[in-house]
Amino acid sequence: MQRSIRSSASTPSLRSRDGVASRMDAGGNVKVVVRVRAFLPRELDRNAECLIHMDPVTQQTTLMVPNDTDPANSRAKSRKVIEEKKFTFDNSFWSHDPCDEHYATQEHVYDSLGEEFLDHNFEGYHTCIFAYGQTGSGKSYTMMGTPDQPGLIPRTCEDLFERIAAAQEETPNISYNVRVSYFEVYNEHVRDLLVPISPNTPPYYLKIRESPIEGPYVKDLTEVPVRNIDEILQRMHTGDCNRTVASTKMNDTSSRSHAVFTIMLKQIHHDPHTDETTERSSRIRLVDLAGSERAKSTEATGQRLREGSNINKSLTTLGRVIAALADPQKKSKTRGGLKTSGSSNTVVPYRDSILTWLLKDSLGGNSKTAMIACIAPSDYEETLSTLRYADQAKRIRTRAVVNQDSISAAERDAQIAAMAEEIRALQLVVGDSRRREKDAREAEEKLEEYQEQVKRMQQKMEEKSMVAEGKIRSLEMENEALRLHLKLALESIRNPIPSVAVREVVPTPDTEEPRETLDGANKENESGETNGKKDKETPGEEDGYSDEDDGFDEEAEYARLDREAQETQDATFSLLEEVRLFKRKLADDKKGWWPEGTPKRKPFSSIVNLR
Ligand SMILES: Nc1ncnc2c1ncn2[C@@H]1O[C@H](COP(=O)(O)OP(=O)(O)OP(=O)(O)O)[C@@H](O)[C@H]1O
Repeated sequence: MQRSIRSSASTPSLRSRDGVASRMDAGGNVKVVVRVRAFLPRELDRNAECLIHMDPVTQQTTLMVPNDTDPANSRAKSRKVIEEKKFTFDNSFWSHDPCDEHYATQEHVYDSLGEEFLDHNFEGYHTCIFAYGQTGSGKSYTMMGTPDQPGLIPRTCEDLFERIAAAQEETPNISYNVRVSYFEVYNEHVRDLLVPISPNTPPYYLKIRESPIEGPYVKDLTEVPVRNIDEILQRMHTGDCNRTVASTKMNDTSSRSHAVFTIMLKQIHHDPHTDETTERSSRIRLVDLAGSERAKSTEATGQRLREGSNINKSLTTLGRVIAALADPQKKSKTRGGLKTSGSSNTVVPYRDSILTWLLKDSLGGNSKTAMIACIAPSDYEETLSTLRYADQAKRIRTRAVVNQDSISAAERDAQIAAMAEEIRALQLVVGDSRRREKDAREAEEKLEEYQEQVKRMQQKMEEKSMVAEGKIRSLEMENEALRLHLKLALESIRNPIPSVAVREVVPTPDTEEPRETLDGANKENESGETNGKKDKETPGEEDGYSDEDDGFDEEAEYARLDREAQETQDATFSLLEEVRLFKRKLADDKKGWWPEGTPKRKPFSSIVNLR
């Protein structure tokens, strides 16, 4: 890149500051220049004819009637009236033939437009330069250029840092702060060109917001501070590589989006004598629009056609915005059926496209604006349309304001004090939230501990209830056994087992055959007959089942057994009472652990996950 740009612009200085917060420009029209490019190989191949003539003195541009031989102009031939058209612009750049005496190089374009606009930036004005024209007419070449022939954007960057360096040598009291952003509007979406594109991820689109002071702006757009020409050119190059371009029939590397490169310049001057600080902020917007085109001429289909219709949508809206701003009274009559009266009520359709919404300030507000209309040398229809567009833009007036703030030492001290107070308040908020965070952490730890305790207690309860259930079961069994025992005892008392007679075999002297005798009473009877007297009492006869046993007291025996039965029954009842009390105690315990309405005991795992 050439580094031999000479600036004739005034050295930046804030000495002229007038102490007024913002100075209003008398109001100026949009500056409009036109540039015609050289023939491209495809145009040379078809022996295209140059239809443009430019007068270097009057800056008049003439569009001539094409001859019949160029097929590219066949559509123009179908017009009812086809005639020579003349337009006058602020500049007509003849970049068609490098051999011509008045050939306008990239440097010429910068010197007559870029330099003047950079002067405005140092004065504190916002500026905007946008290139408009059909596909392949030379917009990107004019704005960005090539490594050998840098365009308006790199030249502006270079001049900016050269001026800053020169100014700092001259006045060390001024400090400069430069930041850049670069975005594109593609298919009605805003894309940050300074954010690297990651492959296989969908593009990330940014939103547009509007602030009462700044107007519409792109939210979360990357703004990078840059300290020298190399840094800014590197950012410009990064963004340029990220731009959406495609090959069309009209241009091999056609820009399919509107690209907006913005430089924010802040100049802070501190006067050591008065201790006063002056701050000037200006914005330099450099816009390379996508090509205006007819779908037919680009032979676009599918994705390219959709892009084309979106490009046309924003450019058509741009045309309507320009028309509304150029002739406010005329356009105020109707807009979408809505009638307004007077220029002040004119509805400018900024919001109808993303591009015009974002350029609102640059087109009709606080900005000094220039349009570069780029034209191809041999396309009557498209060139006429571009020249008419540009001609209308000439009539737009903007209201640029010097964006300057002067503050005295006292005001600055007050501001610093207010800021310090705000920082203190913020620090308190941060400290408070840290404390709350700590408290929350402690509470969480306590909760965990409590949950652990609950878990342990529930475990114990489970064990206790298992032991109690076992006890109840064994008591119930014992109880059942006693009941059975009692029942048998009572039954045996009520139905005593009768004594059974046992036959005894006694051998007789005659037969020597043993003779069966009856044991017990019969035996006794027999023995009585035999012996004539009762046998002596034997211990076996104490069992007392014999009525003839004089020693057995039946009454007393029954009474004893009844007593025994009564005692057993009492013992059983008291045992049952004990079981009943034990059961009730268990139930009370249980109520204490799981009060009424508490859902059934949860499984252990669910208790662990209680939080
Ligand atoms: N003044 C010029 N001198 C030499 N070559 C030029 C000039 N203007 C444009 N060109 C060449 O013309 C071709 C198209 O230019 P460019 O890509 O700048 O067009 P464009 O208007 O930006 O197109 P699109 O809208 O499709 O992006 C490029 O090869 C470029 O190098």
